[in-house]
Amino acid sequence: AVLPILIAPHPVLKQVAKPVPAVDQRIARLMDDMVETMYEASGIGLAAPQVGILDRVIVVDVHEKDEAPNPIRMANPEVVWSSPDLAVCEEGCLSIPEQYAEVTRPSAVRVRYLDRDGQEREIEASGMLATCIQHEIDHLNGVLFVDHLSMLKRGMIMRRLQKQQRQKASA
Ligand SMILES: O=C(O)C[C@@H](Cc1ccccc1)C(=O)SCC(=O)c1ccccc1
Ligand SMILES: [Zn+2]
Repeated sequence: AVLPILIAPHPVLKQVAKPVPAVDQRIARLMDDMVETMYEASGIGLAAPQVGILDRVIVVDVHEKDEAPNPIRMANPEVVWSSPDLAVCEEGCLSIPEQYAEVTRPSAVRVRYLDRDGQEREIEASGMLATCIQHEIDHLNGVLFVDHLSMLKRGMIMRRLQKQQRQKASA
């Protein structure tokens, strides 16, 4: 099912999500609903707190337009290594719609997680996949991409978002 995505500012988006004890039927179903919700919202990632669920679950899919969809479902993802060199990437967020800003993050990461079958996996990611996974894990810790920006830029973006949401509400 497509789930409603919370829009910032929202208290749930600032909370720390809890590890899942096991990938049971409920978590597998949540993963599938999050993949469906991500595609419907034309996103490349989604974290459970964005749909109001404080479990440590994320989904990502950074496939190119001409490639087949390739969703990765992760429970309890953790970065076990991140590269010393950094990369700057323009980021957006489905909870901060139509606002974009450059964020600097390690250019590559190794991530350990439980997959949809509850198997422990470890992958190394670089490029957009590394950026996206770090952005999603931030969500599990109550951190939004604007929290990496200066107070000035964060304020500008959040004021623009509030204005845009007011206009939508009155439209
Ligand atoms: O809010 C989210 O987690 C989804 C977010 C993931 C993300 C986008 C860009 C960099 C890091 C993480 C989005 O999918 S925003 C919408 C989008 O598809 C997009 C926005 C900017 C660049 C690339 C894609
Ligand atoms: Zn986001």
